Amino acid sequence: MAANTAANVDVIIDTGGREIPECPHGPALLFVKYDRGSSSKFFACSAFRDRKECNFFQWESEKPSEEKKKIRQEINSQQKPKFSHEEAYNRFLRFKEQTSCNRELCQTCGRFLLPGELKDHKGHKVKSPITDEMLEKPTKLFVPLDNNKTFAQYLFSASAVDFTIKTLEDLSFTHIVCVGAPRIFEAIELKKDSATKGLLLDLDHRYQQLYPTTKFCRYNMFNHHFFDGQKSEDVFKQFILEEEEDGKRVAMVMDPPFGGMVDALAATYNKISLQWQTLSDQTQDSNLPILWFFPYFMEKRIKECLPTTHMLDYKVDYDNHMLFRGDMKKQGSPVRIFTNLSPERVILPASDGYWFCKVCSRFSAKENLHCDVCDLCPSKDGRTYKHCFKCDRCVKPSKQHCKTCKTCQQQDHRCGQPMSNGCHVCGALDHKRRNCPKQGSSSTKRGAPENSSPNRQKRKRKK
Ligand SMILES: C[S@@+](CC[C@H](N)C(=O)[O-])C[C@H]1O[C@@H](n2cnc3c(N)ncnc32)[C@H](O)[C@@H]1O
Ligand SMILES: [Zn+2]
Ligand SMILES: [Zn+2]
Ligand SMILES: [Zn+2]
Ligand SMILES: [Zn+2]
Ligand SMILES: [Zn+2]
Ligand SMILES: [Zn+2]
Repeated sequence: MAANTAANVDVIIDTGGREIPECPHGPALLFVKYDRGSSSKFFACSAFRDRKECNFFQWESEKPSEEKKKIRQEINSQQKPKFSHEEAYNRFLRFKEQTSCNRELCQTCGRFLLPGELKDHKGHKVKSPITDEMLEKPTKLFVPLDNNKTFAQYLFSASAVDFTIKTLEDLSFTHIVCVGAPRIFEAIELKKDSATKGLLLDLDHRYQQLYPTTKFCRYNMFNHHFFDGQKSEDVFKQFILEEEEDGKRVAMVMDPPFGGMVDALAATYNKISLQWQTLSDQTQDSNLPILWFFPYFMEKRIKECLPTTHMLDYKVDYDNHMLFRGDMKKQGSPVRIFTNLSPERVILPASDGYWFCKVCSRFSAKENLHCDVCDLCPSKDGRTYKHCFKCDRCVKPSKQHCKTCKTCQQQDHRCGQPMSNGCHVCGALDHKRRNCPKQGSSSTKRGAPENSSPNRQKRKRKK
């Protein structure tokens, strides 16, 4: 069951101090599932969406016996990668001693092979020779796990990498925490003349081979879990610690798989930001600068969780992205950058048509024309919106004002149809479950209603 991505499932962040069971991927998340007016709560794996990969499940009310707990602990320790980080890295150092013609990478296992190991990989896809240059770009060398729901490895195009690196450099950041962003980390590593440093946090253990423990931590971004425990946490803390006199400036870049787990990701960011604040003696209201890559249609959810973020107009291009098909492609990538940096400071490339809107004090996309009535550049999805004087706002060009519904609607809509299937808790049509007055101690703690038309739900496909 892909519990954590279904439309009728929420994550409960505030677990009220109860004991959190652990699966091999760290502390489980508490979920609530709504079904025809009733709800049930359960713990499940935070990282793996496919039960075949992690089948951990426990009802919230369940009290597992000591025996069951023991069995679980055994399962947890059995599921570790075959090699520890140190072992994997030491093997890699030996691997590098071979000439490129003698180097073999099993792409099926994602493992660099040492002499004599090839025989154990019969029928696997093995790549050879492996040059030093190839080893500098592991995101090109490894097969991207892009048909895997958990990893959802969609890699930035060269232009998206260049833009991100340039932005971070222009804003004088020197230390970049790359969460699920191996290509950004790789680009930083490749810039040997630059003072910028990176730390990669990612679930993919293949990187343990190439990067030492000081540069890569195997990490779960949905529960802020370091697989190597305190050792990794210390590396991380050292990395984010800013000291006034040494000119170090930290920022975080995060490109998660995009299921519906915004709450969990925001909770992780808040933990990291708080750690940075405390360790670096920042003032209480300062937040760690972040660039969070996510689809534009999640804007409301992100802003509910992190109210100080802005969505930039920059369309983030990927090399291997599912959503770049058909109609979506015409409008460019649906992925944007959410940031707590002041938008006017993030210069979007004029060569791609971005322009500076003086009124909005930020860069807008070519097609995003400023509306004097709304007093903003309204487009979100890459199309030019038009102003509807009856609705008193700008709307998507595909919509038309419907006299019956008294709002702008898609041409093929059925008049009078509710915008959604109603609230999962009480069934009312005028609000979503997040705003249900009957929700009590709700799973999420925010205000504005979620704008989830059926179409919108359909679009919430996974990355
Ligand atoms: C959408 S891809 C982003 C890659 C990025 N665009 C790049 O080119 O560097 C998601 C990344 O997050 C990693 N990932 C997936 N689930 C994760 C988790 N629970 N915790 C940490 N990293 C995860 C994947 O291995 C992958 O590198
Ligand atoms: Zn798990
Ligand atoms: Zn193999
Ligand atoms: Zn504007
Ligand atoms: Zn308008
Ligand atoms: Zn209208
Ligand atoms: Zn109508």
